[in-house]
Amino acid sequence: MSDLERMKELVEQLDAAARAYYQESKELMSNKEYDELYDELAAFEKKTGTVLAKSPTAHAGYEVLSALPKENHPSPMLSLDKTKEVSQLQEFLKDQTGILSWKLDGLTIVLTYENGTLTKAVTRGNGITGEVVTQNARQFENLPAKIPFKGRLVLRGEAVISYKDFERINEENPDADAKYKNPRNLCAGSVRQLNSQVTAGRHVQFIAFALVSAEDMTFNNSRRCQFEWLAAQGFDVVTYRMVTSTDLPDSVKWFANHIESNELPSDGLVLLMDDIAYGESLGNTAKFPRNAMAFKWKDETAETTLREIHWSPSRTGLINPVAVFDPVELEGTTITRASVHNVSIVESLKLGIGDTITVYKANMIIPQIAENLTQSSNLTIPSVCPVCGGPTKLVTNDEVTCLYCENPACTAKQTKAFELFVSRNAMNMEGLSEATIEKFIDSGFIHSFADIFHLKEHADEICKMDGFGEKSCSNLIASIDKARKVKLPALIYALGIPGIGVANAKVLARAFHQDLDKLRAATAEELTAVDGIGEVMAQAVCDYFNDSEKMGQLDSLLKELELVLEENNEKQYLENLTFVITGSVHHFANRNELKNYIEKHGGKAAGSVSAKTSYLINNDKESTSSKNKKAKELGVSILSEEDFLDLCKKMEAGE
Ligand SMILES: NC(=O)c1ccc[n+]([C@@H]2O[C@H](COP(=O)([O-])OP(=O)(O)OC[C@H]3O[C@@H](n4cnc5c(N)ncnc54)[C@H](O)[C@@H]3O)[C@@H](O)[C@H]2O)c1
Ligand SMILES: [Zn+2]
Repeated sequence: MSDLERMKELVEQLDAAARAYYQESKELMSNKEYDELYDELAAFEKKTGTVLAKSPTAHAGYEVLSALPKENHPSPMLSLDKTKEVSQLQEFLKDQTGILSWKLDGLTIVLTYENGTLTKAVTRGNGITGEVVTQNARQFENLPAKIPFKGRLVLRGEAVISYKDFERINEENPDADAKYKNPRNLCAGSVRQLNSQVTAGRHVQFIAFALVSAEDMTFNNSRRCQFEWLAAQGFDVVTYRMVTSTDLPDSVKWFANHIESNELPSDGLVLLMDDIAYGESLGNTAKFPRNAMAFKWKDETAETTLREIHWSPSRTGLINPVAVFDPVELEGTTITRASVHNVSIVESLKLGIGDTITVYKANMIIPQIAENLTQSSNLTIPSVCPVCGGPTKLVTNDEVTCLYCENPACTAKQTKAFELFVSRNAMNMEGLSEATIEKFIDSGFIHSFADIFHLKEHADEICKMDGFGEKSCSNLIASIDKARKVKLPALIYALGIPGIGVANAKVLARAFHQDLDKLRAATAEELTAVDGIGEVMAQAVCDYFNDSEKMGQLDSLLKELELVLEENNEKQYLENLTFVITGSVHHFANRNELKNYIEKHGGKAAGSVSAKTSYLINNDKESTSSKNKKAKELGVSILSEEDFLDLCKKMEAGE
């Protein structure tokens, strides 16, 4: 193959991967593989002096495709030049003072604050154009709602999800594991959302790493001063250390030693010049700013032998492949297992028992297979479920093939279903671990959710079980009784409908006005009309509520429960007011958000203008729409969003 042919091949592969990565938050290859192919391409470009038009070395990111509103960045948001050598960092820093920080692995966001409050949040997108996600950013867990500085402030940072929250979310929704392989994917999926309630359920954090501008402030020409000032304003600033080229190696080591204990995912380090003016005087290349450089860890890889693929079934029937190999030592820990995520990856790696594979820890944390050196492809995908022996089925969705157990009575599904049912965000019962649930299933105490509420009938036997005594048994029964009072979102989540996690359960409860019967009767069309509920989820909800066996069980369960309405602590200052909304909105993410806001504060949102309408909300007051005409006929005032917000302020203040 000629150099040029290989270059074309590399550009094709990298381009397809980048498109999937940036547009769909999906990975066609690992970052390690991407970076290796990228380096190979860059070397050819240097050798031949040719750069093909579509080459990823010539442009950053990818055109953004989503239903979110777009906005151009005032100046392009560039990538960072990368190295794996500490010596290159030293050369870059020369005699300057630098700031070394984690390179956080999430989604980059630019925030604007005006008059002390957040007015805009935009994603990096392709560096030129980003997506406006202001409403979603308001849901970031640690974002200050008000800051003391009243001038215009623009800052950049990374939206991230901690490893702990990532694992919890994957446990709650096992299908997500096949979809979101790492916190970065999940975070991108959570922030690039039309429905900000989904973002709210995902515990996204914002970590600041750059101050772009702050009206009339100079910060002694020091990035460090900017960081300290941002922290004083209430932002969480990325963990950093001041460095000179002499102590750089020690600081790099310090970060290496703290990877294990770092709760936030990172994919390397960033070295930034402290001297602002000097850094800016260095300028930019087409792709990189010259005042900073990224450092990537050399992934330590080790060779080992694949002994087994452990097929691990989950609540939804998804069976996850996990590679089990001879123990190897990597970055100080011994590893023996790595998730292979799905059948497509098993196949693309051509895995077979006895194969020699290389493994590494992605970002020094998550064990992964890098390469299969022997590629014997001798694996058979199990035709029966390893837990219940029922038939399995391969399902392909979005080019990803997964294995499922089809048996509705699978014990794995049952145990996991009960586990979810009793978990904290669902029915919140204490004392029912996975092992206990298994024992109760084996003893024939529980077949359906309702049976849990009759466990006290077996109290005598439970007291005698291993690990139980009188006290723990009565505690268990008390905690079960306490759980009878439940809010609708928690109940919906507890049912374990595929794809319906905590956040989506809330979305559904709210969309159907906290009325379970309405939700049960909803058609797929009505469900997809709910913001944030896609076709797949809508179908899953419909299938669930149309399953007569499941409905029989749900009815028995409801006899044990008392549904309590969700408390609303918001002031009900819009009580007795009815609004109709028409036309596009810009302050709220969409009309539905505005509707939710009205309802949360006690108001009503109606579909058409009538004598009962208090106000029509339309930013275009001169519009000749039928609603505007009707409002004018009936003497109903027309408010812009700003007028509406002013009204809210006045009502809240009791004016
Ligand atoms: N797996 C795939 O298919 C695939 C495809 C495309 C890209 N990628 C990955 O993406 C990388 C390239 O990504 P990129 O060009 O979007 O970004 P980059 O790797 O060049 O990272 C630069 C960005 O990191 C962010 N950042 C995080 N923490 C920071 C800190 N403390 N200080 C300053 N900036 C910080 C900033 O937004 C900055 O713009 C590749 O190396 C590859 O690993 C993977
Ligand atoms: Zn099974």
